[in-house]
Amino acid sequence: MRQEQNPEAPNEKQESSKTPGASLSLSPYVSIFHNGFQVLLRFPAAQREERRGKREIFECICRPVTEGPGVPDGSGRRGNTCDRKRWGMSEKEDGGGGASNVGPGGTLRIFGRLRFRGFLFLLYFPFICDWVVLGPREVEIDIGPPGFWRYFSEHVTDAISIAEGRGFVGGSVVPRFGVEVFLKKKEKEKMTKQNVVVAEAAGLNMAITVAMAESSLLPPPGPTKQAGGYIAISRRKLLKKLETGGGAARINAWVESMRASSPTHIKSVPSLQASTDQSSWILHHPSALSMFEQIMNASQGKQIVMFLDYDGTLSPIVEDPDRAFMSEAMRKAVRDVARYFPTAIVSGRCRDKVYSFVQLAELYYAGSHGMDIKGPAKGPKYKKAKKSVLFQPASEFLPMIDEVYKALVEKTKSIPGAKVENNKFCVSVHFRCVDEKRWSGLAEQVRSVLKEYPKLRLSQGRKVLEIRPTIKWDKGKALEFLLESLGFANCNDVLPVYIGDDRTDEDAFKVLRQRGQGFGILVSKNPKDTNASYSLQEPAEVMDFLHRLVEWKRLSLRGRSRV
Ligand SMILES: O=P(O)(O)OC[C@H]1O[C@H](O[C@H]2O[C@H](CO)[C@@H](O)[C@H](O)[C@H]2O)[C@H](O)[C@@H](O)[C@@H]1O
Repeated sequence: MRQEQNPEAPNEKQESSKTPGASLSLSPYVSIFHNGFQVLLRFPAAQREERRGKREIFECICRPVTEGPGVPDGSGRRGNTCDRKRWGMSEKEDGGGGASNVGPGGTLRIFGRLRFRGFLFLLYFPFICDWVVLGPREVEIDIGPPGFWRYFSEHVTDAISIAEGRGFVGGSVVPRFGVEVFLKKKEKEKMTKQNVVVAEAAGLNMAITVAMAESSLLPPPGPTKQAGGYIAISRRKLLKKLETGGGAARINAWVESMRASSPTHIKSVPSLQASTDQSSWILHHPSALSMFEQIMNASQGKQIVMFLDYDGTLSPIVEDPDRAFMSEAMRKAVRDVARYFPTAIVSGRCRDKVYSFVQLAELYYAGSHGMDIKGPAKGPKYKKAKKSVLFQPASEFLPMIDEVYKALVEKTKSIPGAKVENNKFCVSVHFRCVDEKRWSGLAEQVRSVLKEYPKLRLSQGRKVLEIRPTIKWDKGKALEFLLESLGFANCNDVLPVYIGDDRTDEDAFKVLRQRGQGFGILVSKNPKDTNASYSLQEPAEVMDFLHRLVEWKRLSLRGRSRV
């Protein structure tokens, strides 16, 4: 076993084997042992592999301790130091206890809120493997001040990962809890074949501290380095090829890129690697539901403005684009949100079409990827908002788009399942119902039409190629335009929240990062290269988020009226 032994720390292996307790095999990758004061995770699969000389094993020791909390605040302020004696670390090794020195051999303490129902002595670390929540009763923990994930990813580049924050209960009810992470040694292995960097930890010690503590909330994740490379094939590279390559290379790039974004291909990645990718992704883009309170705290004194993409965000992805209906429950959720916050739908669809799906006159609509913006038919109720808004920066392209639409219909009619959708200022060519073997043929037809129109460009969505004018206008620009129309052009007292699932939503996420204002929330079950700060898995979670937003607003208004 290659785990680094700490001379002053208790010998976890001996302790665990001596003490009567409970042991549980959670998956081929992890077994858990606890004796009431100590939890030991073991990785039998890794052990087997080590025996075969393939891999170094790691073990994770988690123990409730009672010493006082230390809270990293991301500003370099020193938190309390860890119990170095217990872990046999020098001050140098634990980085002085301050958050700024966290790294291998350092310590990080995180505090969060503990919520749980029932009584359970187990632990859930989704980052280590893909086992699910345990036990007869539900246990849930939110950890991490808002800046933690950003902080962690920037400073602890050598960590394998850390729990997203569910499921540790030390046996008694504590309203706060903390996590100490000791990073001792770590190895990286490059999977050059697929452009994937897989992190493998050798000797990761993790102490879970259960302690009464006041939480210290860090600033919410703002602009950070983009964390990339979570999916099996580097999308960025493919897109580059897509823009620069010609002929067959370009076609292949389109098709490859479309395949790379297909969940079926992500599933085919071996599960340990997939779960590492997944956990790394969750680390960088925690759930907007579990971080809800931190997001709301960041909105104190600010006007939240909601931006919602349509397909894949408010409605589930379906085969027939004309039948992508939104549920009545979702409509109600959006209507409620719009009661309290200015709300815009930002879609690649033609504005009229998306309006016919959403049917809420009180919203702002930005159709055709933001190239067709209109204010609420009912008239804006926000004081600073412009009276009427109508903006169509690509009007001169209308005849050209019409022409291209007709040409594409003609060219693709022989390909079963292909569908061309006229989105007024742009055109979508759908691949979803086309046999994958024919994707190259369809992409070739698109290219043959597009080459006659140098003023048009191509972007890619979920099994769709989108043709649009080369003007510098996208969902990000639309977001900025709408903020301005609402009277928030150069304000600090606004918090835009953009929820979207698609590549074209990245333009909006990027704008938020650049402005250092608000949050992007990506709707996705799978790791993706994204500029969003948070994630939600699917439209159902989007609806939960909208419900919580409304509930939070109602409660805060009620609280204010009582005062
Ligand atoms: O910006 P959005 O509102 O997300 O629009 C992007 C595209 O959405 C639609 O296509 C997608 O949803 C369809 C229905 O679920 C699905 O069949 C298709 O595969 C997806 O790509 C819409 O039909 C496109 O025109 C939009 O560009």
